Amino acid sequence: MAHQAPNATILNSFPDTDALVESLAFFIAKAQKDSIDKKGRFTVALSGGSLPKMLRGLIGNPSIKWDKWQVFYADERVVPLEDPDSNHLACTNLLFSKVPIPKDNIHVLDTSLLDDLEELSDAYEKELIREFAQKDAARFPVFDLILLGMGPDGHTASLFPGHELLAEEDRWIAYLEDSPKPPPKRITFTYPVINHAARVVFVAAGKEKVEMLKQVLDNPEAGLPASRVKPVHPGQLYWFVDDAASAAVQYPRSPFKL
Ligand SMILES: O=C1O[C@H](COP(=O)(O)O)[C@@H](O)[C@H](O)[C@H]1O
Repeated sequence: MAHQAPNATILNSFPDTDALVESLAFFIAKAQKDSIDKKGRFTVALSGGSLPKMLRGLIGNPSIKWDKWQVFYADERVVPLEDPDSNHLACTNLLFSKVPIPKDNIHVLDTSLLDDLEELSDAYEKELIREFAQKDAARFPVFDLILLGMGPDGHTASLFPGHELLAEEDRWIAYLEDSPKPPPKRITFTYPVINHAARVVFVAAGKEKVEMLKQVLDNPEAGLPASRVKPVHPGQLYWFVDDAASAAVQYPRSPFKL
């Protein structure tokens, strides 16, 4: 059967970060409701960097059913969970410590394996298999939502420009020891996992992102890591950005209604 063309990317741009945060929380709450209505749970993957603080609109939101969330990390730095570089620590400080999510619903690295990246990434892949096998039976897991950031070099998750992991087609979780951004050791979702999600949302704010956002949206042929995120049909790709980040972008904005 022929593959269907990917859905067109939806670009939502907001006048400021507060408006972005509010609309993002509304969007996530709706995605959560649709997923729980269909399957009784919500599978979501988070990133580190600037993303966790953009999730503050979820704190105190009565429509969020935290006990139905199953949270994974789209990438994680290979450091102890309490290390300042840990994406889990950032998400805990900025979100999880402020909401009633059961600890067991947050899937973290097995920190007994930090010295063996092969085993560590295999173990995280098995954690995904336990969550997704049978339920969303497919060659790759189908997350309800993957939330990504975009670095100043166009990287996303821990997929960096020119890195051999951009070509990974089989593994769900890969590892690298040569990340150009510290810390060097990381694990990351691969493109097949990201691109099989039902919804992938990039979040980017601030004028520091303006040049790279233009490159990624207006010149996707350049093949920067963020431009390679293309969910397979019926998955949908969204960008939630502020006007400072999208100031130079030609790609058409979509109206977003709360
Ligand atoms: O190193 C990382 O960087 C990216 C982008 O970070 P940002 O601060 O520019 O938003 C992040 O999405 C990823 O999770 C993280 O490990």
